[in-house]
Order: sequence, then structure tokens, then C-alpha cells
Amino acid sequence: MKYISTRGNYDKVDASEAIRLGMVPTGGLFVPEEIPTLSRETINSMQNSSYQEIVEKILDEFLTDYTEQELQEAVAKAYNCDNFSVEEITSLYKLDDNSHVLELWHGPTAAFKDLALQVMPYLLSQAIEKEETDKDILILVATSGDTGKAALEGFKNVDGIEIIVFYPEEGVSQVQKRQMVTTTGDNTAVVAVAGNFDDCQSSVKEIFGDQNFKEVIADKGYQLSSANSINWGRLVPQIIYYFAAYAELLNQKEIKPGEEINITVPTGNFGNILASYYAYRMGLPVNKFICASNDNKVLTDFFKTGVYDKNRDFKKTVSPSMDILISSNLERFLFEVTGHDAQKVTNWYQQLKEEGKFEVDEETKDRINEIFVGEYATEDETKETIQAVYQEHNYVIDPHTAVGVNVYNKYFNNYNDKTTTVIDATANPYKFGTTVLSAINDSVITDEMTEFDILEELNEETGVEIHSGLEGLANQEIKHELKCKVDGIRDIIQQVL
Ligand SMILES: N[C@@H](CCOP(=O)(O)O)C(=O)O
Repeated sequence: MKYISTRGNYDKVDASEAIRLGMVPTGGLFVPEEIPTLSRETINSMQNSSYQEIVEKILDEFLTDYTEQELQEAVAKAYNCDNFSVEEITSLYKLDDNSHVLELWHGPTAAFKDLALQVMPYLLSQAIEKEETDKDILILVATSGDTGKAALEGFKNVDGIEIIVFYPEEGVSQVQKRQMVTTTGDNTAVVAVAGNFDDCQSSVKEIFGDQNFKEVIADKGYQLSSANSINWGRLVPQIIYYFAAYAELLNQKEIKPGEEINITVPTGNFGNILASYYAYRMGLPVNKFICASNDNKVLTDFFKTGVYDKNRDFKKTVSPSMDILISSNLERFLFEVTGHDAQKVTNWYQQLKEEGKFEVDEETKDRINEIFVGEYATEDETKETIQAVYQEHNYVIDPHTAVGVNVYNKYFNNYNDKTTTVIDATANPYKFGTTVLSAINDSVITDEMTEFDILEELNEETGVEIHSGLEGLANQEIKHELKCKVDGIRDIIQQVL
């Protein structure tokens, strides 16, 4: 299996090289040349497989220059009870007759990113061994809150790898920030950027295309890679949990073999929902993808109009991980949905760069609308949904998951589509304690309480255990205090190295 560029501007590479490079050095993202397909029989038989067996199967389909032994070793080290608090790695919570919440936050940092970032360090280390380079890897990460900590935790103390995480200083929750700045490891750095997530992500992407700067880095003994979902190595492990969820629905007799499901994903960077789309292209029976946004509803507008327009105010919301106006992985989706039309993709992304917007043609729009719908939840709706789910089900969800549930409810009310639906729970509610507790019972919050007092109070109020990765955060030593302006990112990289 070879990997090609969404912009047709780079030679084909093996999976390990795509993972090592992170993104296409000349612009664009790596995608598999062909999407492998699984028979219905294989998919249905996954109900008898463990999560780890499903991982091996899917990785093996995509990462064909890795040996079976390498993949087995990576899977065994990543997906085990030391790293995940439930044996089945992910779990399903039945919300009502038609919908099931897919809990993706049982990993060490309490967000879905762990499902990829626990295994990716092994895949990257193996990729470096295959290349036989004398250069270490420098991973640059842009985060709106969740990816940063998951990447730090995955890559800390990994030989031959340095990692620098950039987060928007005012754009993550207190818990997310504390998780990142208390990270140990002698190869980690965390930098608060005076800007928003898009500023961080765009700067990092520019650096990947900056030959001069890459030479500066090379002189210091490093080559660049990424732990964001622009890296194929981040995306492929996310395909797996959609097969695992389908297998579990079969096990629980919620669906029959071959029955289609809907998938609802709260998303900002479009990576998680794209992973589900790849699962579908591999053969997973899916009826509709429901793309859920917050007030930064650039994707909702795109699915409704065919126009992607980032020229709008960037809003800070209670679901900060989705505060994104440039959804990186939409590029891969457009490449797939146009049947690999690199010219169209190149033109659209050139327009996005020059004018901040582009419009897809009618044919592409029709293809997208056959299977995707987009909707958004306002701030009030998000909080009301947290409250309603708690009151009706005694179940606590985080604001991002609430965006998903709210958007799914709107979809259901509009279309009365009774297809069994999986709604991604992308983060544990304790990552966003203040928003969650104020939605559930505002009256117990006092002015004196810190974010960390609020976690205790949320635990008192609901009886739900605090995620083990978030316990004791308030007392951990702060290890990272670097700050920079958006135009200071290159300087700070050199300073760290
Ligand atoms: N929501 C993300 C933003 C980065 O997205 P990714 O898809 O590249 O991981 C975060 O929490 O950091």
C-alpha cells in the first residue's frame, strides 16, 4: 500500500514514510492510494474479536511495510489495562432506543486522542528504524486542548523524539492547560501562544513547508514530524473504534449483521469523522454521517451550502477543542469524495489560502450530501443538553459530546430517521468541570472555587468518579511556562532545541 498526496505534488511513499514525514513536504496530506475493503463476513465476525485483534487487522491493511511482529508489539504495548481503564478499551452507553454514546475517553488523558496517540509513538519509532537516519524526530503539535496532552503522554521519554506542543493561551480549559503544563519527560516542551488554535495550526503547517527552517532544524540534528491528525499515523488508529463499536452493537443485539448505522461526531479538525468515513469506505455499513459543530460552524455551513468560508469571527466556546475554523482533514475528504481529483483539491486550497474560502462544484456537493449532514449547537443548547441528559438519564457528558447529542436530536426530529446511531463521546466530562457542573447545578458553585475544587464538587453532586488521569492535577508541579506570539513560534522552537 502506497500513500499519495491530496495535491498530486509528491511521489508515492510507504506508510512508514508518510508517518515519519507527518504531512506532504510540498503541501497537501498523505492518503492511501487505494482504500482496502473488508467483506461483510469479516466485519460481522469482529463481534468475536477483542479490540486488540481489530486493531491488528486494520493496521495490517494500511501499514503494509510494517511487519506483523512490529504491529503486534505496538498493539500489545498501547492497548492494555495499564493505559485504558476498561478492558474493552472503548465502551457504549445506550442513551435511548436509537442512540448509543461511544465513550472514547477511557485512556490516560481522558480524550479520544489517546486511542491513536498511545499506539502512534511505536509506529513512528519503527518508521525511524526503517529509514536508518541519524536524525532525531522533532514533533510539532498544535492543539486546542486534547491532542496536546495525549501527544505529550504518548511521546514523553521516547528515544530519538522531541515534542513541542503549542496551545492557544486563552483557548483551552483550565484542566486541559494544567494537564499539559505538568507533563514530565525530558523530551517535552509546551508553549502558550498568544493566538487561537488556527494560528497555531497554520504556523506549524507553514513550518512543514519552509525549506530554510527545515535546514536550520536539520543542522541541529532533527527532522520534522507531526502528531496532529494531518499525520496518517494519527488517523488510521481512529478508524478502528468504529468497527469495534459496530461489533459491540452486534454483540448487544442492537443491530443485525449488515444493518446500517448512523455516526454522529462532534468535530473541529474533521479528523475523527473522516476516520469514520474511511471505515465506511472499507465496508462498514453506514447510512448517514452527522457532523456536529459548535458556534464555529464553518463545517455546518459547508455541508448546507457547499461553500467553505473561514472569513468569520473566531468564537471561544464551552467546547474549546472544537474552536477551529480551518478543518485540516476536510482536504482528505474532498480528495476521496471527488475520486482523487488532486487538481480540484489544489485549486480549492489555493483559493482558501488567497481568499479564505472556496465553493465545491454541484457534482461534489451532491455526492457529499448523499451521506453527510451538518448541524450545530449553540452555547445555550450545549449546556441545556448536558443538563437534560443528566436529568433524564443520570448520565454525565462533556460539552463536546453534548454538541453531538444536541445535533443528533435535531437530526432525529427533522428526519425521524430511526437508524441506530453512534454518538462519539470525545472527552471525559471532568476535563470541562465548570461548564458541566454549572449546567447540572449552578447553585453549588461559589466565587471562591477553583476549577479543581469544582471537579470535587462535580463528583459530590453526581457521584461519578473523577477520571484517574485528572486526579491530583491541582497539586502537580508546573513544568512548562514558555509563551510566545504567533510570529515567535520559529524562535521558540530554536530556543527549545
Ligand atoms: N481538537 C484538537 C485540535 C487538533 O486536532 P487534531 O485532529 O489534529 O488532533 C485538539 O484538541 O487539540
